[in-house]
Amino acid sequence: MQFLTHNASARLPTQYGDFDLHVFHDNRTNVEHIALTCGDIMRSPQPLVRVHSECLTGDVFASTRCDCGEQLHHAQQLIQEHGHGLVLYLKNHEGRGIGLSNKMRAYALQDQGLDTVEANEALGLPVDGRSYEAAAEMLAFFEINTVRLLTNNSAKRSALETLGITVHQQVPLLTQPTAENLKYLQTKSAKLGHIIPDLMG
Ligand SMILES: Nc1nc2c(ncn2[C@@H]2O[C@H](COP(=O)(O)OP(=O)(O)OP(=O)(O)O)[C@@H](O)[C@H]2O)c(=O)[nH]1
Ligand SMILES: [Zn+2]
Repeated sequence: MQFLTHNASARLPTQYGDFDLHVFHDNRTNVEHIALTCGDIMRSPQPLVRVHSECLTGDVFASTRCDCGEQLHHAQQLIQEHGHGLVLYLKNHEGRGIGLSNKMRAYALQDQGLDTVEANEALGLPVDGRSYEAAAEMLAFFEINTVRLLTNNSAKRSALETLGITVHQQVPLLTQPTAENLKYLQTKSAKLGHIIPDLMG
């Protein structure tokens, strides 16, 4: 691996079933990324893979402003049902790459009427500053080249393909819209190329 070092692994039983948690240190950014694996992934021809961007508010605090926490847990559930797969949890992706402080600044602007894209732009920040090299490197560590990708985001699929990953299938990861996150989901569908059938005009 070019930039990642595999640091440690251990069994992680969860509400959804048993995973193994692998910690990788990113030498460029000094953060630790996580691969949560289920089953014999190296023998699975097209494992189900969730490449998940860290969202402290949604993943940890059950925020209803976004659908991240629900997507993460649904992905864990689907992977367990499937019998093998991985969640790659990218720790430098908070706020689509702008970090937690800037995401909170963007939330404050959204409370004044801006949408999720306009808020980043008003702050002079990229709408989506994420890169997926760490995900590609973790897949390479497990000798995985072809995946079934759990995402609604076609740009995420293209980014992984550019890094040499074959996306055999894009598997939707839909959640039920709520009053709090409806505008956020609509903006992703209208402006960010997310495929969310119920919200497409
Ligand atoms: N800048 C910004 N980031 C947000 C906002 N809401 C959620 N995020 C971040 O967005 C990231 C998730 O990206 P999304 O656009 O929701 O979804 P995605 O990962 O591109 O697509 P899926 O694979 O379909 O989930 C996480 O890192 C969140 O912290 C917001 O309003 N503004
Ligand atoms: Zn979120």
